[in-house]
Amino acid sequence: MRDTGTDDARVRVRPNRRGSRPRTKVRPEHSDATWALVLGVDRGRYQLLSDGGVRLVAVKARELGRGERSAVVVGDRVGVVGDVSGRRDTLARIVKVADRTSVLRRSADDTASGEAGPERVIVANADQLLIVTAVADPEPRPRLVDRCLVAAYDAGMDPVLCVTKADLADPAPFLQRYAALEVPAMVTSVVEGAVAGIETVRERLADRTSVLVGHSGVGKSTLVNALVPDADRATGEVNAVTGRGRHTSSSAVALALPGGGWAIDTPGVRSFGLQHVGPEDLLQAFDDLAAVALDCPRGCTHAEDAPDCALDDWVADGRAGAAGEERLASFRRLLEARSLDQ
Ligand SMILES: Nc1nc2c(ncn2[C@@H]2O[C@H](COP(=O)(O)OP(=O)(O)OP(=O)(O)O)[C@@H](O)[C@H]2O)c(=O)[nH]1
Ligand SMILES: [Zn+2]
Repeated sequence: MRDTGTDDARVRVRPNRRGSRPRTKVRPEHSDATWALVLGVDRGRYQLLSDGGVRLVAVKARELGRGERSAVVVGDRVGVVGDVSGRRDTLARIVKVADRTSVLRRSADDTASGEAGPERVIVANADQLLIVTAVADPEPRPRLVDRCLVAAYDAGMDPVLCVTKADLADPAPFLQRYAALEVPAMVTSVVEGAVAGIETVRERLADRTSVLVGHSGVGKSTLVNALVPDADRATGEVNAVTGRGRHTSSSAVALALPGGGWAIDTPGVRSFGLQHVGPEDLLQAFDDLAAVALDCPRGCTHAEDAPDCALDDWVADGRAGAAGEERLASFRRLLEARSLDQ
């Protein structure tokens, strides 16, 4: 087991600017609403866990509106009224959505058409993004990892790398790519049927709300099953409610971790469209760079070809220290990753 990257001083709990806009419409008639967490969403049916520990199925009240802006997503805290007994074949009604502390989003520029579309919120209120990638079989896709990092930083979530299949190859060269960004990393492998390194993953996820992303075959299910012993049953319950398979339309599902906290699996999320992320959105995730960039010309893109970018002076005159050059280069690589293909 190894943990590259510092995971101490960089804990950033930033309110997300766009995510924190007030959404709750105070309606006196709903002051008796029951609060619940959204665990899954499938075609207009919301699987909820009430604060009283009851599993509910609900629909969204018409008064909340339609379209992306009023979307209710996994991780949202909602107020429900109506039948909140949780009994079979009952439906509660979602009448309000609490302010969000974070929003993990993608713009729909990763659809088959390749055209830009509206931003879509994938998960609300998560504080950590676990980017799962295999060291081999399938080969790591650094560009995709970079794009996941950008999505995490944009959301104000702490990214963590989880490199699986370390029994197949040395993860060090891949992890080196993220050292200057100080992304914490964990390494797992399957040895004699057990997941070595799972304890470290478990500790990192404890008492937090973490979204797991990774492309097909990297071993994400293997991790989820090791972390949540009844994961299949839990998702099976969702299926029983919706009558649909887990991979068909559900893009995220929240699973309770036995030791506390939530793991949000994202079987339907393979990529992030990032058209909505501007240079400043990314910059704000790096306190040191953001402080330096205050001296940039107005509208500076901070890219390699940006004239008079203060970040270049910061490296050139030695203020950035020994690792500064690589840190700036890594930051700029992420800037570029926003507009690259997957
Ligand atoms: N050698 C090795 N194989 C692993 C490891 N983790 C998972 N695998 C294998 O890799 C394959 C894919 O693992 P899954 O957990 O199903 O991967 P996934 O990311 O959930 O893939 P999808 O279900 O397609 O989304 C399976 O055959 C696993 O047994 C590992 O650490 N080492
Ligand atoms: Zn600049």
